[in-house]
Amino acid sequence: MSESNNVVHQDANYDPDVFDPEGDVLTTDHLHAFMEEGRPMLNNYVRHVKVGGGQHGDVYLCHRINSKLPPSHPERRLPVAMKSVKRNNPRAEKMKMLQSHRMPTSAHVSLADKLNTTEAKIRKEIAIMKKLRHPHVVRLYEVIDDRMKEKIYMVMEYLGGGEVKWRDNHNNPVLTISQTRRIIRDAVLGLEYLHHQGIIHRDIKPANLLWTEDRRQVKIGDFGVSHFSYAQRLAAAGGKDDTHDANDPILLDDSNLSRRAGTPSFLAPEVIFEHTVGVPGSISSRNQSPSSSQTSSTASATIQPIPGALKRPEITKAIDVWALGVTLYCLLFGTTPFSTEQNEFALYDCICNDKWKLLPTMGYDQVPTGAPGVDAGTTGTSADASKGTSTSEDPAGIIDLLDHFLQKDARARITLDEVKLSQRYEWLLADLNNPEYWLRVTSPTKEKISVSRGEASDAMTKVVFQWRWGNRIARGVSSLFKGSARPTGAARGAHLTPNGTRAALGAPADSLGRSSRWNPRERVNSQASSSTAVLLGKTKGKDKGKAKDDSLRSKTPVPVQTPTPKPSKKALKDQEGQQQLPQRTLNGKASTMTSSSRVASGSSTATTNTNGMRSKPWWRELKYIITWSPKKFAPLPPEQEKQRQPSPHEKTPRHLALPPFHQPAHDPPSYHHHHHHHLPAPYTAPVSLGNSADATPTTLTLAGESGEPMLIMPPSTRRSEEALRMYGASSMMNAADSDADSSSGVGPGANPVLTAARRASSWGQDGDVKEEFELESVRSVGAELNELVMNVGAGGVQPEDQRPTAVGVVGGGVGAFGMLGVAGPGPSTMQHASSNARLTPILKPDAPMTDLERYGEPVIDDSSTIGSGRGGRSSGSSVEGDEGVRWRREDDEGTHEDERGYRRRTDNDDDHYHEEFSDDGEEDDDDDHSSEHVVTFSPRRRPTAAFDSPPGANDEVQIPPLEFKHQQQQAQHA
Ligand SMILES: Nc1ncnc2c1ncn2[C@@H]1O[C@H](COP(=O)(O)OP(=O)(O)OP(=O)(O)O)[C@@H](O)[C@H]1O
Repeated sequence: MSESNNVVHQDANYDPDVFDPEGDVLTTDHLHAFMEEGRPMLNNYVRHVKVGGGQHGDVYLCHRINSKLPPSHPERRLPVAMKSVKRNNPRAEKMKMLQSHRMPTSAHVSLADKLNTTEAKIRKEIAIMKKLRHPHVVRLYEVIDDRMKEKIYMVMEYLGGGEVKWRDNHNNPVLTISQTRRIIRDAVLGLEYLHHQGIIHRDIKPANLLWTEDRRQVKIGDFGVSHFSYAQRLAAAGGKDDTHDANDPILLDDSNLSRRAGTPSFLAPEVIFEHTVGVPGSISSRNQSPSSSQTSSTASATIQPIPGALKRPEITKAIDVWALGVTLYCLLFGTTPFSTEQNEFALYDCICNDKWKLLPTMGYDQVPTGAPGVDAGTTGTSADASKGTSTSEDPAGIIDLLDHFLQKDARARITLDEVKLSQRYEWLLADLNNPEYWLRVTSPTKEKISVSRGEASDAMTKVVFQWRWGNRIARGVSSLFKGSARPTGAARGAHLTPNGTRAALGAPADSLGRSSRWNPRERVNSQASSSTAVLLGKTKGKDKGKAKDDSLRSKTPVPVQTPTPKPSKKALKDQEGQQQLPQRTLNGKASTMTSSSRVASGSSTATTNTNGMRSKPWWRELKYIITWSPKKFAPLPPEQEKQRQPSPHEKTPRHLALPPFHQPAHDPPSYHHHHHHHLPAPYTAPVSLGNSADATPTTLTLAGESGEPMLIMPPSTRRSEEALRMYGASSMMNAADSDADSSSGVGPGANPVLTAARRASSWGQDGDVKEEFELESVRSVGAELNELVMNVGAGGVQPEDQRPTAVGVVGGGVGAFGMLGVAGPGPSTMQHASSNARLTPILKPDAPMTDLERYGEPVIDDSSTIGSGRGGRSSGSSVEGDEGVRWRREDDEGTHEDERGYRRRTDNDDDHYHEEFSDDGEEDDDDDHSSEHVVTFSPRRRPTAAFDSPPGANDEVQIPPLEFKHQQQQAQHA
């Protein structure tokens, strides 16, 4: 095991960023397949274990061998995923032949028809993936397309963490809310990029979100049914045609957009529009028997829609947003929002007509949602959660966001811009150290870079009022809302419960028939009274009548010891931003840069901006109160000082100036990989504050919940800035970015470029290096830190009895310093380490578990892909396995030969299957992939020593240089 760990470690040491080749996707037109040391080798790729199988091909973990590097070089072998797809699927051909007998044949075969062949589909997938390069989108490196071979190979970035698993076999969620947030945030970024490229993914679902090996990031994969729209691309690029897409017939074929593709549970209502009650000619069974509308779904197959009776809504990128909403629901609740025991048609009925169900608790952390019928205070964990000890999540905010994702009318649905930029949905960014900065660097367009959250709210306001379909309903809703607060708590839950009132394809209505879409006017009102704040969903059910701020505070361990003014992280960051963005206000709140608010920047902290949106006062943002013993604060530059609005809470105005953006006055301790810093106890640290190098170091003391000392981190933020400096001059991710930097204010005239992974890590600017650093620091002050803490991350959850109790990492940095909370054990401590804990796959057991123990019975659900025959589904069929794959496992150690002639070995050490070839390098695939695939478990993608070496061999396989290999082969052939 230790031996294998070494090798694993070697592999794990590969910095994924290292393999981030510049330039276009490589296309290779020759394929050499041979065996090397008992392993198949395809060109310069050694093939290892199979990590997935789809309808059209299998995905293997491979190592790309760079034979120019010495065997010991860490970059010599880089993990990649290789998907092999048969050019022509004999089964599909047979089907086509059959069809051609039935259908009138034409000399002209439509492009759509051609695209129906497997090869055409893979070509489209390739054409789409070739365009993509983003940290949250699976990257295509190379296409091996040898006309003489029967397969096409796609070499992709390897995502070793596997698919996002979201439920156990009892349909309980397995991800915490904070993990969910990160997953969704990554997906939002990836999706935003796709849409900006003109691509509709069409199959967003948890199974198509893949974890990186360390489970720090999630990337969107599987573009098998994706669609490229040149029009959308043009629109996103502001009318500029900066690509040659116009020449690519594969990409430009629009005909298959009208085809239903995706995964049933994740289909947007507009895709299955004909199931909507009220649509003339609707095939919804409820049309036929309105009395039993909640349940019945029979006879639907016989009813045909009347073509053209009511125009089918346009299929747009909003279908991906819907699917992401369904995904969010899945992660939160462990089940799909619309479900039925019955057939697919019944499911479509639900999607089109039912309100999504609010369940009593959400997340693995079981945060009460305030749904009716649940006494949130009585269940154990729920009670804990609601005490605010284990989580500071704001359920109302999440529910509100979800509700806007799941708007049945695509035009009323929230947009990704709104999701990212609206202050209303701060939940999504809640754990980021510097949301403003994050927004800036993750924006895919120049235009968006200069858009502030305030401006986006304006845009959102417009969107709401431009909603024409059902305008009357909207007006009615507005008038209903006027002067009345929305139900809170349980009542709110009731609002979210399915009920008899439905507007056909309109905004979901609550029990009073009121739309759940919000009216910006109410937002204005919200400042006036706390009860109106409830209307905005800002208040948790538990804290009815209290404003969000209060409820938030009640959930966070804030020992308010002193009202001594101190700068919030936002204040700090704003000032930091001030170095680059002189137009920003300096009032210590999240800056809102609408043109009007800039003019009216006299508004003070914790008041409202011109959108009528309430800004959180900076001091409410802090999770811990800091007690300062400042010796000296460097003054702000005079012009900034003039602009600066003193906080109403400031008795004696004090200023804190940060070192200039690019020249930290205080040389931070190295925060390069794997450097650990041990801070001297007791809990104080000199921190240099001020904008000049000679600023006097200030001693900070942090206080914990009950006055216990908190640990201060040495300056550890600014990592992205650091990265920007390091990577600033390299190429841009896309053309739109290339001239973006000057306005974004990032970098001293340098392009704000990071390597793909660094550029837009949704973990914020302190993404990947700080964690160990922090955890080590905890050790240094003697806090108990066990494996569990290290292991709890975005990727999973701990067994209940093993949850760490000792340490909580406060996911914050306060300007120039991060901080770490160390609280004593007991009920008030955090249940799980926050996002900054080191993220490793947590399903790694100490003792081997059986698959049944670990995963339970294979989950049967309807999450397999339809369209293009993927996932082995056909319309109306009964559900199949999660991926269209059934599990099979031999328990005994030993070698088995399967029906495809593979020898398989099971190993007690891990639950991986070992696949070897019994003959030559090419696998002898059955063309029918849907029949049965051998298991691939989620954590099995982790390469292990056993995979890395052929059976019997212990150590590293020495791969001779490729050229040499080819010579050998040629010699043999001769
Ligand atoms: N880059 C990758 N890294 C690691 N695993 C991957 C990668 N790409 C795909 N996989 C795994 O292989 C499985 C099949 O891949 P993919 O979804 O691309 O194939 P498909 O033929 O489109 O499958 P489906 O029928 O499920 O749509 C995925 O579910 C995933 O678990």
